[in-house]
Amino acid sequence: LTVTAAASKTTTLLLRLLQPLTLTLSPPLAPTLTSASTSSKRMMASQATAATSTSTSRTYNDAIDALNSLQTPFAVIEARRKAGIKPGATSIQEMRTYLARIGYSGHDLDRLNIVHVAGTKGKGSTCAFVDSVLSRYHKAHGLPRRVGLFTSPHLVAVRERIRIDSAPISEELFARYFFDVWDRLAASPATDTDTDVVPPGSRPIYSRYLTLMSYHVFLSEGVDAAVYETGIGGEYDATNVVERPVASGISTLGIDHVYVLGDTVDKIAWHKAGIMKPGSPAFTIEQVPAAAKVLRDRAVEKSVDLKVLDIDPRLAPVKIRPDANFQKKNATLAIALAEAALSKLDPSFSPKPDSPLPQEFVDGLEQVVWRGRCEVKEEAGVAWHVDGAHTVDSLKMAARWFVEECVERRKPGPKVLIFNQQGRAEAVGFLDGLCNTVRGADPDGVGFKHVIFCTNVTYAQTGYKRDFVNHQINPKDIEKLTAQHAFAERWSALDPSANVMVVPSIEEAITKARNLAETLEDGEKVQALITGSLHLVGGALQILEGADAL
Ligand SMILES: Nc1ncnc2c1ncn2[C@@H]1O[C@H](COP(=O)(O)OP(=O)(O)OP(=O)(O)O)[C@@H](O)[C@H]1O
Ligand SMILES: [Mg+2]
Ligand SMILES: [Mg+2]
Repeated sequence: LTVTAAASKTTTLLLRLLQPLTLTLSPPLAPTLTSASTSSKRMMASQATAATSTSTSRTYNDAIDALNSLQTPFAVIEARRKAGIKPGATSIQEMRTYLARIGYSGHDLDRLNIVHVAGTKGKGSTCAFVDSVLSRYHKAHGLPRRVGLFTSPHLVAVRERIRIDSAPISEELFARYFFDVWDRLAASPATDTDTDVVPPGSRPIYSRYLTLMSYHVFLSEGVDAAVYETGIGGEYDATNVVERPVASGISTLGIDHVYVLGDTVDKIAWHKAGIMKPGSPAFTIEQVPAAAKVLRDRAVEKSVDLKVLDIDPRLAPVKIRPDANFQKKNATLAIALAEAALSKLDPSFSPKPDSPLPQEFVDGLEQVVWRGRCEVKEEAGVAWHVDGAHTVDSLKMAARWFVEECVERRKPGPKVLIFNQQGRAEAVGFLDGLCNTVRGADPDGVGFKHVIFCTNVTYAQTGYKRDFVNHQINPKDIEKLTAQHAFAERWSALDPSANVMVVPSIEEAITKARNLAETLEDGEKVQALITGSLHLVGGALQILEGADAL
């Protein structure tokens, strides 16, 4: 009996592993260094190994391959959309079941003293600020003992999503904890009481798996303050299994992920408000009225004391980068969250709203590292301006920042845009604001001279870097460069004088921009803006910096 059960479990496991791949792998999606057919075979082989060998021999790459097999394939996403299936209330019960199967109760999460952040924009930045302040405070006072940070998406490597004391966990640690969770879920007994919630032996999808794994990492590594960014929404987000956070924060609300969350800001606010918990302080910043009302109503309904914060006057002497209002809102929220966490963790700490910010707060806010946002990198012929903005509003902000950089700080040279946004039909509409904002902000009304549209595929010859493999995009669209041609057509209409190009990979886009440097006049540099997608920006940083990009 045992043997049969084990055998059938292995078969189920293999089927589960292979199914998404057979559905979705196509040449441009192939993740490894050889031709598509060889690489997909190799990937399957490495996954089979990953699933069956002992944990010591299983590497980071094995873990990433196995993780990629947990992505919901494009065809399934499409089918669900057509059937109107959305993540709902059951998702939290499922996460609790998975948590129990890897050996933790909801109560165990209390040891992590979680700071929980939701929002449409500024979640990651706010979390990075809180993490940076707590890490500085630790250095000065020894408390918290260890700080965890969980964010999404990643920029250059999956392990960036799980940080301890501000550094991504090592490949070795990632692989070890990844397969701990993998094996514990595979071994979940058929007698499990929650088999009606999730079948025995099953595993959650990609982002939820990483959330689950982060709890295991942080609890095993003795983290006693953990900052959590929600994935999508809040109410039904995997991170919402936490019942007693030390504080919840809601950053700027706007329109995004309309299929899952709804198409108006009040519907979206309802989801985000789901992270507020009775007994835990909650904070937000100024919001558009419709969003503010929903947050207030839900706070009352949950008996939560929600504080709406104006920009903290103590920030006046602090050098926040970029020096923009949105970032000061993020910093304001972060200060309140860090104060709430420290009030709980250090009996000698109490917030002093009328005194200057403590030095650890100032240093934490000024020296935070949050890459791929308003970042400038100089090389011989090119000044690269890199920002992962991917909504209408944030792209306008990125455009203004870019022109300011070009005008105020840099030598002259042609403006070059490298842009992509994959899998969202509405992204063509992002271009108008970007084009007009750049021309409007330039004192001479000069726009982009060259505009390059590419996919998010990393390399010209070898396809995606492993950490960037994406099964959720229609492979036909990548092959035919559907989105990129639509962008090109739109841009040519917006600015007929621009030289518009379409290339299949990020590497080729970067090469094109570098080649333009050969035609420059003395003292000029190509002024390149890379934007539209964090995936694009992460891939570009990987190419520009190679192994140092972490
Ligand atoms: N409070 C804000 N309001 C508007 N735009 C913002 C705000 N904070 C950051 N941004 C813009 O959004 C981009 C992404 O910021 P960040 O990573 O903090 O957001 P996020 O909420 O984590 O986004 P994601 O949905 O990608 O996880 C930044 O590069 C910046 O251009
Ligand atoms: Mg988002
Ligand atoms: Mg984020």
